[in-house]
Amino acid sequence: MLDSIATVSLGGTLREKLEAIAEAGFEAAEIFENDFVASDLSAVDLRLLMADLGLRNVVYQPFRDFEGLAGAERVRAFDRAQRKFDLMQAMGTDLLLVCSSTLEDASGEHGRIVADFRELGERAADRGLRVAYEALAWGRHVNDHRVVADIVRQVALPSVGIVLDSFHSLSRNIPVSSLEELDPRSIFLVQMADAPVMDMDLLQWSRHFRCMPLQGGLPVAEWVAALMRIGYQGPLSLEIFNDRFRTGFSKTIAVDGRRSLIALRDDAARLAGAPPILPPRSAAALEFVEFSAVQDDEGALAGMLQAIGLRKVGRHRQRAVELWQGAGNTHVVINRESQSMAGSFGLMHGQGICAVGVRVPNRADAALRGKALGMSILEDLADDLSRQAIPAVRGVGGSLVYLLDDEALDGLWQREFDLEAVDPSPVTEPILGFDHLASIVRYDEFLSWLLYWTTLFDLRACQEIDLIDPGGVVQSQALENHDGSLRLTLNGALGARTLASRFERNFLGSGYQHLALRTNDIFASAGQMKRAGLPTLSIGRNYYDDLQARFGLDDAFVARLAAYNILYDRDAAGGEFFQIFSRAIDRVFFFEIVQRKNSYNGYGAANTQVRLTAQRRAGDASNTDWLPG
Ligand SMILES: O=C(O)c1ccc(O)c(O)c1
Ligand SMILES: [Mg+2]
Repeated sequence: MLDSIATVSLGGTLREKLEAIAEAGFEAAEIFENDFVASDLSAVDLRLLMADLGLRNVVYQPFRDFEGLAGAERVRAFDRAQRKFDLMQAMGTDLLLVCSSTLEDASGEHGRIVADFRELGERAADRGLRVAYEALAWGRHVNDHRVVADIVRQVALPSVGIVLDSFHSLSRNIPVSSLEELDPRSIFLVQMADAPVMDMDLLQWSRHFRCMPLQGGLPVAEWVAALMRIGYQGPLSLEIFNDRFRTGFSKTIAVDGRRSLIALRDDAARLAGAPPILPPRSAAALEFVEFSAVQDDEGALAGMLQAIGLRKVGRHRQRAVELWQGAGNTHVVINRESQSMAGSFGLMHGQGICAVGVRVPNRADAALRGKALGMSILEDLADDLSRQAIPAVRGVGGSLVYLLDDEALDGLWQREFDLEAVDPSPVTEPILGFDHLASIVRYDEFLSWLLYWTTLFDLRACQEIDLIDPGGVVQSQALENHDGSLRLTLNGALGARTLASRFERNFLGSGYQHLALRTNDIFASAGQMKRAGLPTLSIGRNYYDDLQARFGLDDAFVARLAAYNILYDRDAAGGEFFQIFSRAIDRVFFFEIVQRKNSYNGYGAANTQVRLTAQRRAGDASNTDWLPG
């Protein structure tokens, strides 16, 4: 299958789009008519440019409202087609995509449509060209690829074929198995798009919400697997209409497109029982979190960890790096080494998480998969943490994701850190481990990071939700592995006044905004934080009154929650969730302490507006010293 992308999928001028497409490693592109019409490149310029960039022009598209016309209108439609044939020959493509008519007065009679395509096909063949018919999901009469296949079969010309578009078929729930009835030689082009599962008008859904395969919720891998089973070998071409992709950087979007196609072909090969292309997604668990604290003169971070219930357990043998630990193997590294990656990160962003370590079954395989997906892999970072080579993937905000397997982890802390020098007694505080890591990402990079995490690791993307901040709406999505040992949230806001946007400005870009640690006793944790003098985010009385009304809680319990500023949630199955938020260090980074009871698996979304409003009142992340708030 040839990796291709339609120019409509990217922002920029036609030249910029094609350059980004070539640089990302695509072999081919579809030329979308509006991009060509708006360009000042002639058809011959375009052919030379694409040849220069090593790109094949697989199709000129779309040719609209062609079939089912009569009289003068029909003659005009054929005239239009002749003009496009001239253009196609000059620009160097032999295929014209004809999408099904949306005209009110076009006939839907199959006999007439077959006759139209037979005539068009003959005219195309005379010039060595081909045409392919695509069913738009909102086509006036033809909106199903099975109907297109039927018509193409009846036309019975080698110059007339089918365009399949995963969006049009999957948005209308047409069974994937219907592909297995198709003759692969009749399929001239396969267009790929995913989309979030929504209940909305098909045209609006298609024109604004399509996304790259594996960024949405349609069964795109099953779709491609079916094509593999029937032996389709033609172009697999991304055709993504998405408002955000048009505003994003075309190079980033093109790289995402390639990543998505490679991962998709690999997933599909596995489903089809063909040899996989990549090592599998790694099962991953969060092993440690590393903070850059080069500017932490007052030790605010260490003080906070201490108050939460972690203990300093080791000092690095050579460097200004500390190891902190909670009960349940929670490792937190505080790095104050200025001549290091953490040092550079801290100069740029201030205090914050500069790296995370995840445990994977095989670090070489994980790195290989990342590399094949076009990720930036730092191969042998014998850096601050370890003298042993540990591969790392560059992640959000320039931070690193270390890939650690059992071999890399074996004796890592003992070897690199002096564990006796500090406090050898076991940590007994109620902190059990990491719960989740919350990242803030630029709004137009939201889907890029979603794709990054879900193509590298074995993570499930939960339903995307909207969070209400007093400064605007925040898009939020959780990614989690099967046992909850790696949980991440992505949050992105369009407006400038949300906590998320303020973080992004203060931090100079995307990054991790808070770390949630899990306790087995929220009241014990709350008591300890209070005794240690750690200020927590203050929650108003109205919240507790509402909580009591909603859940029918008893007075004493609610009073206890309120006394410690604990937020509470309960799910339909009786699972319970407790949350406490710290104030933010440097008004940027904060901690959350959570307790999950009875298999509660959410993130307290119902409490988020209350939390974000409290943070706004407290002035967290509104660092107005040097930037307008
Ligand atoms: O939205 C459209 O008009 C449109 C045009 C061409 C396509 O291939 C398509 O899938 C949609
Ligand atoms: Mg299409």
